[in-house]
Amino acid sequence: MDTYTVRELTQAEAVTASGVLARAFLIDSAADEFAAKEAPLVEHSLNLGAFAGDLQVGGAQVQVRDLCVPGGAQVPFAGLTSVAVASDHRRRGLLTRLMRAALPRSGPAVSALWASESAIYGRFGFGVATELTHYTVPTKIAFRPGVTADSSVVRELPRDEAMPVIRALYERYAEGRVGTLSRLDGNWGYHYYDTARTQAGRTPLRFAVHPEGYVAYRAQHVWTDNGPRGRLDVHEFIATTPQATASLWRYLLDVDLVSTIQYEGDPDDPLALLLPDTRVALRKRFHALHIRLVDVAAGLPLRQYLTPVDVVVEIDDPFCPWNAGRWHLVVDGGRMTVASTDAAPDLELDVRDLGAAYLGGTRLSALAAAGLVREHTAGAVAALSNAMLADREPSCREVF
Ligand SMILES: CC(=O)SCCNC(=O)CCNC(=O)[C@H](O)C(C)(C)COP(=O)(O)OP(=O)(O)OC[C@H]1O[C@@H](n2cnc3c(N)ncnc32)[C@H](O)[C@@H]1OP(=O)(O)O
Repeated sequence: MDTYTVRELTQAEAVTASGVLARAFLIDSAADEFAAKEAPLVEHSLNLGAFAGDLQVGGAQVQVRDLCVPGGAQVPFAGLTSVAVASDHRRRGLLTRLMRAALPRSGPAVSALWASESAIYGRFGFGVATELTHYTVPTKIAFRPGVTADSSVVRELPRDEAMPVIRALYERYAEGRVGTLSRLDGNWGYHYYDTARTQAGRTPLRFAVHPEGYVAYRAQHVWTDNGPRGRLDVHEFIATTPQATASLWRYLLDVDLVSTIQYEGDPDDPLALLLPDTRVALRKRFHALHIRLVDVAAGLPLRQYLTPVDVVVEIDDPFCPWNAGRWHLVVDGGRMTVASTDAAPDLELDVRDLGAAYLGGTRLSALAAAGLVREHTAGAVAALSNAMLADREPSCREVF
């Protein structure tokens, strides 16, 4: 039986650790690509390795970035990524040990991740806080009456010219949009990495830029006996005004030789609302950002709340036991104070469900309907659930 150690990697070790990651993700041939893509992020991250003797058999990275929360504050979070354990060392507790090292009480109060498999992270206190919607839209359709679009101002720019422009636009967009993440140079490089593997038979990324937004997309050339059936896959769509939204969609919907657009957008994305009938856009929802409150007492006050609240919650949290117990939550003027208490609880919940509700995307009332939040005082769930909502559905479209 192997004895394992988990420790922080040196930067040199972290850059070469990509082989473990590539193999665990079943894309052994992508190790060099992973190394190149991740190298700029290494110096800004906590890089962890799990070892059997001298052999690295697992790893994880924690990037500290900012997350936009309800009310618009940019809150530092521990972004957990690149989690991998070699298949011949799996299910021996290495992920659990990596998670302990990645989520110390002294770190950021909030952690976030994208899960490869949804069954993995609930046990560590992560809940699904945002979802994405996959849209499939036929091209050449008119917008509903009343929509103003001017696609004549949209310009296709080469990548080098587009990058500084789109970075400035993204920063403006991310300022108040709940669920968006701040991006360092390395995050931009990672998100816009463009190789034969990521192209998968499609064009390199193209950049269509409007003065108030942009779309990065790939085109797929498809020709059938009935003529052209090309496809556009949207990589990132960012618009800072309704005019930019409509104009950029008009531009994409009119590209010649294309019959379908695929887009992973917000659940309440304007796209479907621009169309004459929202059913024209086929929609499928799926999990996006998972959130964990590593420190409930520090994390809950970082966001704003919609309505006043005065409740005692009992929280279950075996993985971060400092959160477990009863907390008196009071919201006044949009701000929450959190104090430890012995008073009888008005409601009980698991910390993962508080994480799910943290950005206002998951309703505690819906979790209560499933029996996952338990109410002891009538009205307590609805009061906290309503207070935690956000103006729009939170959205994170950047897999990191
Ligand atoms: C944020 C991200 O980076 S997401 C990417 C995650 N990585 C991957 O999916 C790559 C492929 N998979 C792997 O590398 C590994 O299987 C990991 C990292 C998912 C799990 O690592 P392991 O060392 O096997 O996990 P560990 O032994 O600590 O398991 C802890 C618990 O999680 C459970 N678990 C682990 N992986 C899974 C899974 N894929 N599905 C369901 N349960 C799981 C274990 O059964 C165990 O449960 P228990 O506490 O009830 O006994």
